[in-house]
Amino acid sequence: MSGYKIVMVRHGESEWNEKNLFCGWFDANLSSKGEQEAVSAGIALKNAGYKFDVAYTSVLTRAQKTLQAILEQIGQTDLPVVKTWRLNERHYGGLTGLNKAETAAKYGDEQVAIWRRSFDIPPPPMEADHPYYETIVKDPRYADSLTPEQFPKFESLKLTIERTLPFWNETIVPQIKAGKQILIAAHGNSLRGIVKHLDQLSDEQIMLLNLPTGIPFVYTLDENLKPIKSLEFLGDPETVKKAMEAVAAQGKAK
Ligand SMILES: O=C(O)[C@H](O)COP(=O)(O)O
Repeated sequence: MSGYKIVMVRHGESEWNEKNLFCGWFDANLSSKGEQEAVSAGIALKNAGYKFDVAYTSVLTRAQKTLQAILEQIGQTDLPVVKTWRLNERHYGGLTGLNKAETAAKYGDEQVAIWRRSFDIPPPPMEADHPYYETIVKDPRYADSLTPEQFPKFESLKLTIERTLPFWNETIVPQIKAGKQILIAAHGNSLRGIVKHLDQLSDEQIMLLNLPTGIPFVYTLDENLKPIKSLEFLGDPETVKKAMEAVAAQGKAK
């Protein structure tokens, strides 16, 4: 068999990416650049001849709008879409809303790199007095899936993977094995978790991965869902490399 192909894409640049703020579960919109990135992602997928049977996305606007822009470009606005908090960005806890470069200036580049890219070291918790606590915890989109006790106050990548993988294994994998063409529009860290799982990356290796906004990438999996080809971006390699480096640099003091 030639393998199962699955397409994944991190949302286009959000307004909080543009301001270089830790975003996590805050429901930031796409910036105008991010809207254009989403359209470009759709054009790239259309030009590569992709059509899908089902799409999966998070409950956050930036991922859903990216998906919709892609579906408009490929002429599949009627595609079944499954939305789940399990594909949300990692919850950045008490860092939510802080500027990443300013946080690096205050706590050091190394500490911010640990908070952003380590495997099992979480950011500080989001307490009830946090400016964005009410907005996030009281969001009705979580009412039927997360009790207040289950609601995360922070997530490391490890904790993010622990809530993303059940969805991957129980919902997405059966569809892949049924031969469905799948598109996932999600977030930098929920996708890093899936990549870590698929490529069996070590905790150290995954620290080095930064996913660019709005550039789709393809996995080709064998019958055991082991990657035949990994992280094939639909973009010019130099552009992808520069975009990854830009994501990494967001966490450095100016
Ligand atoms: O949630 C955020 O701040 C970004 O979307 C992802 O942030 P990171 O690249 O700093 O993990």
